[in-house]
Amino acid sequence: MGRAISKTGVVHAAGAMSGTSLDGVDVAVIDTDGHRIHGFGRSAYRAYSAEERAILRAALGQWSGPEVEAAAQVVTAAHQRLLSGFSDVAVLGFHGQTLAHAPRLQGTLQVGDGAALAQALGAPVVWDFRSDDVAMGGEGAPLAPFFHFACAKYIGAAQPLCFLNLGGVGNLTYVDPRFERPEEDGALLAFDTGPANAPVNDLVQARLGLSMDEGGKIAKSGTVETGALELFLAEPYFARMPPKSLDRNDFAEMVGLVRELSDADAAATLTGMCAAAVAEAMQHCPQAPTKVLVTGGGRHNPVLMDMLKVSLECEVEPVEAVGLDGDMLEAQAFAFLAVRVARGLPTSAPSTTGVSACVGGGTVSVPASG
Ligand SMILES: Nc1ncnc2c1ncn2[C@@H]1O[C@H](COP(=O)(O)OP(=O)(O)OP(=O)(O)O)[C@@H](O)[C@H]1O
Ligand SMILES: CC(=O)N[C@H]1[C@@H]2OC[C@@H](O2)[C@@H](O)[C@@H]1O[C@H](C)C(=O)O
Repeated sequence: MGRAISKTGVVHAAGAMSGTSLDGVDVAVIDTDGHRIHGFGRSAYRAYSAEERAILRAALGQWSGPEVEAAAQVVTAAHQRLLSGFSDVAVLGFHGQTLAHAPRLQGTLQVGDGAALAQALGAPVVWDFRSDDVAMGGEGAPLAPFFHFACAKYIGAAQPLCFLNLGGVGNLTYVDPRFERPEEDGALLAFDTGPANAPVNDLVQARLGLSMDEGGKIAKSGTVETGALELFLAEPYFARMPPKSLDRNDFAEMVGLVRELSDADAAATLTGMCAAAVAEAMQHCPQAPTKVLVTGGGRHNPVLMDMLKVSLECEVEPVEAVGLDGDMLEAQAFAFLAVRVARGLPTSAPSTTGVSACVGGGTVSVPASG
């Protein structure tokens, strides 16, 4: 049965995110009018099987062809299964899986078929969030910042603070909650900090067959090799002014810088690179933030969190310290953004993606009646 999306009032919305670490799909519900968060609802997670993950990995960095088609099918099917438990919501935000991201060259590619999901689930689906931003000269990423602004209001923040997402790639949002709306000049500054967990994951996968350095156990007994760290920080990306964004594998060659090191020293050095990139990023904040709230899988790594605490000149804590859920923040973000798109509100601004003017990217697919 076809369903229109109401244009006013608070609605239940679900968001689905399949991140760059290729671990699985997160779904989370929020109540929102597209401006403020009125509450958080249930959430769910579905891990990709080893076979599914291999299909996604094989398509990384590609823009078209059979590998991309196969990955798209895996993503659509995985989301259909998980989202079938959420089709009672007013709208579903479907990010899809980023396979390639080069906004100034080929563009940005998130695979998965939102129109097919809308039809299969009988619910409106908002998807393809990044293309319009890129078409208007933006980076197309990060897009969570407008949601981070709403989070800052939700937790009652009164002074500037930062949200730091440490997934495969890292991204930082500086929020000044003294502004009323996220699109106001000065309310937000956002950009990708550098590689976060992806290089460590790639290292331990290649050397030890592990998917991650769980709890930072390998890095903990190692030492950061300062020569490799200096070479890393000499990368031109760090001197570039924000907004700026990265593809997952833009720093894949970093694993080469630690080739000669022991497992422990290599893991420690790659973990140190993630923290050093964040410290560089903080230099761009217009004002010193009161705190950095960390979200994404990297906050589960105590070695990384300790490095951040040492190198940043402010309080560093996981988002749980203010009552948010760091495993679901990105899924919640795409639920929130879906409501904004459905209501014609912007989802990015010159200060968050470098787009030429505020834009509400996204395609709305409503299932055909019948
Ligand atoms: N207990 C843990 N110990 C160490 N690292 C962890 C732990 N849990 C998660 N991680 C790291 O966090 C990663 C997953 O983070 P997250 O789910 O935020 O990434 P993502 O959403 O896929 O990526 P992105 O935000 O770049 O799209 C894992 O691949 C791993 O490297
Ligand atoms: C192109 C793309 O998918 N980028 C992701 C990736 O993962 C983290 C970082 O790089 C961020 O820019 C973005 O994701 C988050 C959800 C965002 O858009 O805010």
